[in-house]
Amino acid sequence: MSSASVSPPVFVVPRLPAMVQGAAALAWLPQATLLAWAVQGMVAGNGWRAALLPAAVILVLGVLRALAEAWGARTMYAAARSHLSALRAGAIAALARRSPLDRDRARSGQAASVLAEQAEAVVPYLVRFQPARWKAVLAPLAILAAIAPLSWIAALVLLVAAPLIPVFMALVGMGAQAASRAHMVELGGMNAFLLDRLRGLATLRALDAVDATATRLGDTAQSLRRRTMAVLRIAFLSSAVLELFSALGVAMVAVYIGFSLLGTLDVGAWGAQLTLGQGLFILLLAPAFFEPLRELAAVWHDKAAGEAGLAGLRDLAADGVMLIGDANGAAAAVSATVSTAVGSAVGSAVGTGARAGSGAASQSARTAINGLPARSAPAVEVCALQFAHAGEQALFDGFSLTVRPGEHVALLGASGAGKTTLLVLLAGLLPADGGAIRIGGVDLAEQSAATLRRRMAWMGQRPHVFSASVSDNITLGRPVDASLAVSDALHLAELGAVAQAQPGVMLADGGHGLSGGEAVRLALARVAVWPHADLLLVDEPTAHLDSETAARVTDALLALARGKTLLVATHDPVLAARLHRAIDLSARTTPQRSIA
Ligand SMILES: Nc1ncnc2c1ncn2[C@@H]1O[C@H](COP(=O)(O)OP(=O)(O)OP(=O)(O)O)[C@@H](O)[C@H]1O
Repeated sequence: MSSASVSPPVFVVPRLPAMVQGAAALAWLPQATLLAWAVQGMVAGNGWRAALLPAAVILVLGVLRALAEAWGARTMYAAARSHLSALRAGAIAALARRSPLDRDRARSGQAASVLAEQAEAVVPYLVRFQPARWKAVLAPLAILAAIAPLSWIAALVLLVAAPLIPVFMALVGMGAQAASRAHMVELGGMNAFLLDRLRGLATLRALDAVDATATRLGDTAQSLRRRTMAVLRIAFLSSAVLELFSALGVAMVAVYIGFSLLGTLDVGAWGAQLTLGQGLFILLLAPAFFEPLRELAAVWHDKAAGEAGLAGLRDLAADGVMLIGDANGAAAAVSATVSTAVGSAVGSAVGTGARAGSGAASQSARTAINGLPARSAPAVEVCALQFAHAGEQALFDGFSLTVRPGEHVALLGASGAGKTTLLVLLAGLLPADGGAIRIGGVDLAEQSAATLRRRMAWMGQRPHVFSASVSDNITLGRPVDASLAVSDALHLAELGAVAQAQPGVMLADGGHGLSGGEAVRLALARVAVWPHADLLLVDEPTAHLDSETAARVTDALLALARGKTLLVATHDPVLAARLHRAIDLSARTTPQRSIA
């Protein structure tokens, strides 16, 4: 039931800008011709005035060359940026489509490292590599063609030196790409490790494991250092090879021209004697012959890093265990408080940045919600459900359940009985292996899941609190009617009198500043602020709370669930007793108790 994978967009190189940049390199040919001609003229006694016109043309050509290169670079940059944005959007959409229970999805720190940092290496690669390749093909050929009629020896020296450079670059490049990829994987791994350990710092400190973790971090940093040095070594090696061959090539041409002009050597010029102008012309062109190859070598490292960045983005965009239905619908509609990749994707909408751009999206979402016909709370029917986590025994094997519209049901059972998994399956956050789930008479399937999620609200076991204001933490960037709805929701969740939970108060990463009970009530406020949801899926809302706080959370939950269908996974007998019915999943049987 996983959604079809979307193939990543292909970068279409804007040919004209790449070719213009390549052709701009050829401007040096007429410039060198004019320069040599002017010097020859001055030596022949024509005076400095004869050099004025060539100097003016050289200047104009220089300006034209600079303009052409600037235009080409700007156009390539814009194309590369928009391509990277499309790749990033694809990778983020794929991450948002992954089930929160998919154990193989990228770790948060690693995903952040690839998306924010490693992906940036793609732009220099796309911007510089193609034009450099054009230049490396066009310019040396044109220069050879210009030099050969004057001196076949000079042309031969350049011709022999040139191919050695690409051969060595290719040899070095093979190692460079592998080293770059290994470096980026290590970097992503270290980011993931660091983020994870920072999140768990309190636990590490409480169990006196900070030193051990610091040692491990130190080892990881050393390993990253070694990989960085390996990449740098390869980069330096490739430039050294290139500089050596280009210096040798230019030096040999210079020695030949020098001896020819002195008259010591009179071979290699097709039986003629080289003039000063011709010698100077060849000398000016010799370094330009190697320049595009040097530029190509410089971007060779960009290529290795860029391709490694592209591979990282491709890995993120790869398929795994997917949510049922459309990703956008899922991300927009589930009023989730899960502390998972889905939570992070929803959470990325938290904060001022998202609010600034949310106008049009808010409007369309509001229209979609308002467009829904008024209806009563949905019934939930589960028929012959089959499900097993990957590589594990079947958790549900022909399980059936019917919840009436507006009914409040407690899901009980020992730890590991499958309460959370059942809620996850009902929300379509994980595809079932068999059987059917119907919500309000509609089959939960690829086509219907996004619409069905619009009427669901989910409250997970560990609601994630983002580093943002209380208000942003409640609205999560969804199109709710601002402060009135937020303060109503706070009131309903019994947070109205808590000083730390006022709309404008900033909350720290992970919810520091709120007590455990307050964080749970904040999660309830997230559900409350989205009144369109009439099926509430709630996972252990009173776990770890004292009896008084648990009673307040239960009151708030029941107030919120009035007239709505409610399924609560819980170990709390007091909460379960206040609902219409309780189902023990350990027994996997039909309703155990009815108090309606
Ligand atoms: N992402 C996952 N991948 C593989 N197995 C999982 C995954 N999540 C849960 N499980 C396994 O599925 C079984 C049911 O887990 P579930 O979280 O649904 O139980 P639960 O009844 O909600 O437990 P608790 O009361 O402790 O929250 C457990 O054995 C658990 O180890």
